Amino acid sequence: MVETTSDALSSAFMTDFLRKASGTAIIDGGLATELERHGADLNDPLWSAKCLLTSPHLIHTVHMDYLEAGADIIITASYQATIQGFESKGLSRDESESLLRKSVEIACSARENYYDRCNTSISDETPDGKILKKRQILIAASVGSYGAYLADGSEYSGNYGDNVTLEALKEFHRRRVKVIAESGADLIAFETIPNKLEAKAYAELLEEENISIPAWFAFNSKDGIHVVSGDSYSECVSIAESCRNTVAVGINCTPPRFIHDLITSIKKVTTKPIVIYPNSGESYDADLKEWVQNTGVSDDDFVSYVNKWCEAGASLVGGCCRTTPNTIRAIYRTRSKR
Ligand code: MET
Ligand SMILES: [Zn+2]
Repeated sequence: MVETTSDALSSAFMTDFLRKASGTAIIDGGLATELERHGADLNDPLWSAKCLLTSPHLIHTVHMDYLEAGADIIITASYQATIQGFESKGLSRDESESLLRKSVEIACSARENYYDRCNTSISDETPDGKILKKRQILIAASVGSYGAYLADGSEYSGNYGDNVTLEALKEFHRRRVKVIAESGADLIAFETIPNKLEAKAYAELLEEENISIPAWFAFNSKDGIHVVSGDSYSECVSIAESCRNTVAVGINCTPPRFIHDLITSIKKVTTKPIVIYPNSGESYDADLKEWVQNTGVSDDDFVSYVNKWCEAGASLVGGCCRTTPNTIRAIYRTRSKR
């Protein structure tokens, strides 16, 4: 297949980045759960995006913690930041759009501060284990699914009902995706995509709006075979595969035990780099809006999986909900040992 210029640009972008990262790029870990650990109360329809309003300094701190744990890619606090969500809090359209941009500005400023620290540090690692190694760092602007905006756990069921059409989803995301694409981020991270319809909506939007930055598509699964709605995982991956902006496709916020089989099925339908950032394996109680304790894997177990995922074909690896800077530091160590 002959690539168009734009395809070629997108794939060169990720290929170059991965080469510089010695084949595996490390993504950060859970943002929302880490904000909570720092004392933020996220019991709100805006979830982590609430901190854009109330405590942006905490978002900066968490980004910095992940960079110092060895992350090459940090994901912005815009997962549940939507114009509609901010407007229902009484904010104006302009204020809402500024908050979307602000999520990227905070990540960019954390990256700048981090580079300053690297420049003044005498070694790549401090005695207390902080990684201060100058390297290329990417900012991935998060776009959470429509279900995340609903804040009723439906990004884990993928069931939006018959009234939610492809057009409705496109209209829901259109302006948000445009603002985010023009905010200075290096790429868009479509995260926790629960069904085929939403993948299609994103792919069409990128095309219709002529979005010029790259994107990754990360789906979630609760059986290791399908995406959470029950739609075929390969069909979802194929939608991402056919989109010219796509630089990686994979899985997020899914228990580690399902990942290996999912990588095997992704490989059959994509030539793009595979992105994997599972949750800790703990289960989420959508009614209580809390994670059920002690049902997950330890950082050591998580890390023992990571090398197997990379052998199976993953090239971008990190963590999602309930993973922490310690998880990411452990991934960094195991990958740099090779
Ligand atoms: N990037 C988001 C976060 O870490 C993904 C959440 S998945 C429910 O908070
Ligand atoms: Zn998650």
